[in-house]
Amino acid sequence: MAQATRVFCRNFSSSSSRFGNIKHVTVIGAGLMGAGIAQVAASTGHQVVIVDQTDDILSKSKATIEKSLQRVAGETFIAEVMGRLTIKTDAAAAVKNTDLVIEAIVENLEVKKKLFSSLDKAAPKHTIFTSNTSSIPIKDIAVATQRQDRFGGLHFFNPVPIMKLLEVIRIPATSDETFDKLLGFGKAMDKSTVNCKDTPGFIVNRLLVPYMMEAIRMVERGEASPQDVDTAMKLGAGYPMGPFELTDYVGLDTCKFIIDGWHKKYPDNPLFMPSPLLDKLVSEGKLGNKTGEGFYKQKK
Ligand SMILES: CCCCCCCC(=O)CC(=O)SCCNC(=O)CCNC(=O)[C@H](O)C(C)(C)COP(=O)(O)OP(=O)(O)OC[C@H]1O[C@@H](n2cnc3c(N)ncnc32)[C@H](O)[C@@H]1OP(=O)(O)O
Ligand SMILES: NC(=O)C1=CN([C@@H]2O[C@H](COP(=O)(O)OP(=O)(O)OC[C@H]3O[C@@H](n4cnc5c(N)ncnc54)[C@H](O)[C@@H]3O)[C@@H](O)[C@H]2O)C=CC1
Repeated sequence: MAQATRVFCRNFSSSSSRFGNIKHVTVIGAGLMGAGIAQVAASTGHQVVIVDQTDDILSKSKATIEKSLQRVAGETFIAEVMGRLTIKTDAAAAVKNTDLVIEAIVENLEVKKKLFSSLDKAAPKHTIFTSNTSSIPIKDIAVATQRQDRFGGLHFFNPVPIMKLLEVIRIPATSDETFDKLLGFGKAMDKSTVNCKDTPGFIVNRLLVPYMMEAIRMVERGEASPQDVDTAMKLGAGYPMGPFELTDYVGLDTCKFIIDGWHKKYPDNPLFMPSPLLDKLVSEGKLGNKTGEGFYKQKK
């Protein structure tokens, strides 16, 4: 069993002191990232509530988590983890007793602000708010609340159960106490943390997004096929996935949200130019693995 998986299966009791003050976590958004974050939080002993818009989405998300756990864990551990997970459609009710909110909903500033503004009224004073945004400045989201000192970014990587990194982001208003608690939470989740400022894309995406967009532009210019670019980057640069496999894995809609947002904010930066090919695929509903087709057709 791989090292990452071994760590992931370790048994944690919720009474352990490893948590600091964060015992109860609310994950908002039960999609690709929310499901992974909830899985790891519950696997490391936290009580977790997952929130999404419908019961149907939430049931599918719980099934995804169970299936993911079955790849690496036995029945007893899975039962314990699933026992620590509850689902709710009412976000305001979910945060009433929570220590930490991790938001992983659609990559849209206005939608995120609306959510946090309503949560701010419902959550206890001590509750820390965080966003898992890939590209939106944390401070632009935090202004929707009256608790900017208890606001930060927790940027996880996909697939969350396997990727070891957690970027912990502070805005100027984030208090030292909040930042320390977020770093402690990252350790409790068995992630390796890096400290990030609230700059576009933090560390990883500031480098990854221009690379992936340039790969798409190479194909647009007719210089290489997606298959050859992927083969080249895997065998020539040692990447586990090529940029087109990774775009399908991340979701083409999420990639488009990111690049459109940055282009709007920094229209003169050539690295952040939108791509007609990406736009076309998204308009056709080809969003990658989540819809069965993106740059590639996924095997059924
Ligand atoms: C244009 C704009 C773009 C912007 C993008 C922005 C997005 C963001 O904001 C930030 C991001 O997340 S970027 C994405 C970062 N992720 C990557 O780069 C993933 C790259 N791929 C990989 O590492 C491997 O292919 C991967 C790990 C995925 C799979 O590896 P393998 O092919 O070796 O897979 P397996 O052999 O199936 O699995 C290896 C071991 O891991 C276990 N496992 C896999 N999935 C699991 C899961 N979901 N839950 C639990 N365990 C899991 C699997 O069982 C296996 O374990 P062992 O058999 O014990 O080794
Ligand atoms: N896809 C990726 O590889 C990564 C994505 N992210 C970020 O994580 C966030 C989520 O991305 P994904 O999980 O990929 O998206 P997704 O599309 O898989 O899931 C988003 C979920 O949020 C739900 N949702 C939307 N509005 C909501 C609301 N107001 N209240 C409750 N639920 C709501 C949707 O129903 C959906 O289930 C985005 O901000 C994205 O930029 C961060 C790291 C990696």
